[in-house]
Amino acid sequence: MTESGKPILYSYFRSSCSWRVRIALALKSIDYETVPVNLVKDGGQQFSEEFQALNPMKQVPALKIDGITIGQSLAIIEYLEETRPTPRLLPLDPKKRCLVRMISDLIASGIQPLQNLSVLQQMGQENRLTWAQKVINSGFNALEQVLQNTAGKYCVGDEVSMADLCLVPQVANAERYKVDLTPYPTIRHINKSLLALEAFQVSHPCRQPDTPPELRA
Ligand SMILES: O=C(O)/C=C\C(=O)CC(=O)CC(=O)O
Repeated sequence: MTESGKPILYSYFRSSCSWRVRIALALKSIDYETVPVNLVKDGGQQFSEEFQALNPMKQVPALKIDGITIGQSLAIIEYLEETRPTPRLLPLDPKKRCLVRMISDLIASGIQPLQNLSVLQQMGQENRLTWAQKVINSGFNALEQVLQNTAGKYCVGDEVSMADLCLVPQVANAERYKVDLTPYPTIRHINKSLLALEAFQVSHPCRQPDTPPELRA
């Protein structure tokens, strides 16, 4: 926490995992301070000794709150949910709750880590885009099928949930890597509805303290 008692979010504007947490903080109206960690500058500020002490995984996001420092976006979101339950991001019904976690894991474990910067950096420059498209398409094929059964207005029914916090940043990554979204009408529709919400807009990569001027909107 800062001296004023605000939580501190270690974040990078374009990190999809940081964006998930920024949406949760916005939805729950939690005031916080951002400490930007630039994942490319100086060879990656996440590798500094100072940051490693905060998050040994050398990844963003990390959140300092209530006297602890937490890494892993879904663990952070679940902590916020348990300590600041309004508005709810996990449905009360165990079956719906399980579907929310399933979709969140599908994205957070089954797609995003495969197209993470650290993975793409292992590929030759000429293979990066093809690889990112391949893993996102493979995941989105499954996700589209899942959502056809679970979605209402949003991923699971008509209430915004943790699954939606994972969906929107992953669609932004898909767009960044020029994935053709035509085969995924349900994903596109839900994404559009969510982007109309204030919490998804204020947390957007184009509006962060560390967003470079040319990417601001
Ligand atoms: O290229 C950069 O500017 C550096 C890192 C990112 O954007 C974040 C990722 O690639 C991971 C992700 O959000 O999936």
